[in-house]
Amino acid sequence: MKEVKIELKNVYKIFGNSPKKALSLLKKGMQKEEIFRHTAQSVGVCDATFQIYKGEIFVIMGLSGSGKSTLVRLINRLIEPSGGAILIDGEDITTMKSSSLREVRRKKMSMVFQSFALLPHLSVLDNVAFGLELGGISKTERHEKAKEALLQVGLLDYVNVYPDALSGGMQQRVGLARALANNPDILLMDEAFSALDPLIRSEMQDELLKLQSEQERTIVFISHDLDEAMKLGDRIAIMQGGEVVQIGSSDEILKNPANDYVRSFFKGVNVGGIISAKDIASTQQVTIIQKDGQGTLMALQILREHDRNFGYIVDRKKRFLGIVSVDSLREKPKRDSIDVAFLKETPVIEADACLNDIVGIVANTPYSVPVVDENQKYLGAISKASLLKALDYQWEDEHE
Ligand SMILES: Nc1ncnc2c1ncn2[C@@H]1O[C@H](COP(=O)(O)OP(=O)(O)OP(=O)(O)O)[C@@H](O)[C@H]1O
Repeated sequence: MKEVKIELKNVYKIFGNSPKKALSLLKKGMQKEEIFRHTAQSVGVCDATFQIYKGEIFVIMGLSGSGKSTLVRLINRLIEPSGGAILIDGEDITTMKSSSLREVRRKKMSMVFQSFALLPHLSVLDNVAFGLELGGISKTERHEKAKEALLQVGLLDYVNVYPDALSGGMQQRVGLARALANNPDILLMDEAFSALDPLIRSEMQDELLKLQSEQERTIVFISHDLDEAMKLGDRIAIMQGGEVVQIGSSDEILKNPANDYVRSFFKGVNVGGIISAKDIASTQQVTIIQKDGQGTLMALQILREHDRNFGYIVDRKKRFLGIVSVDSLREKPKRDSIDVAFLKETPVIEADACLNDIVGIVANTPYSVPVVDENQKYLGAISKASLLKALDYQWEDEHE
């Protein structure tokens, strides 16, 4: 069982001076645009309910204005929710008094922003130690902790340097070190790497993954970049118009996008290496169970009834035995049992084979190719049409 670190229950955020009115209209089903026209209140987050597990990197994606920043700022109550509960380690922070909230923020959470938000008149060391200073920690201790954090991001040699002497990538490392200095359980990262050029950005992503492998934190990471989301995210939440419309691993979302908006995010992704044969195996083919006394005539009759030219023969345990065709059955009529493998060279595809690996097999086989699991159990078959459909994303992209 995964341990829940952060939990949101029916969380809403309405911006404006009369959120209650807007909230009641929203709960009655009125559209956000209409609510804005009627009340001038704008819906930032609408009915967010989900859990984030301890130790995972949870990426939030969505178009500009979909509510990502608002959602993340609700998690540390930088923004006050208009309704709902936000639990950190099972404690509802929406009902906490400010001293307890401050304690939770100081001990458990840190935030990294897109704009590095460093103080120009402070050295790298003092920038990193700044939050600890606000927390009333002694100079010796905070410098010690700041140095530990700078060591983690590879900037220990820069303690006395001032921010303007650093490149963008280094400044964001300082931002990250500042967030790491109080050793938080939870890191909230709002487009933290978006301002960096692609190479540095990729380096920072690797750095974050390395840090995460050394010390498991719970990371909530906003991104509008699919590659980044897929590289970093254990799970991805997709936001649309203030709502969380889908949560899952990138594979899960790719295989089963909740709507066209979600699909559009993943358009262009090469699914060939992600989706496996079992995901697209269809059970539309006619399967004939080999039984004593059920011979070629019976098989012919079954195929005729289904108006099919091929049948997939399985035993009573659904293990795949071979394929028969109407033609081959006609050649050897009136047998008491079906001779399997009438067709020579019947390839089978293993359940976990990825699409890129099976394209050649399916393309060169005149019938749907059977998919079997490790016990040879028949799971269905893949036709050229279903393979093309599954490869649609890639195909669309190439033809744009
Ligand atoms: N302080 C505010 N006052 C009024 N409306 C706001 C405020 N902050 C955000 N909003 C509205 O809430 C909605 C969500 O905004 P939010 O900034 O959370 O989106 P986002 O997905 O983070 O966008 P971006 O990717 O551009 O940062 C938007 O419609 C926005 O206009």
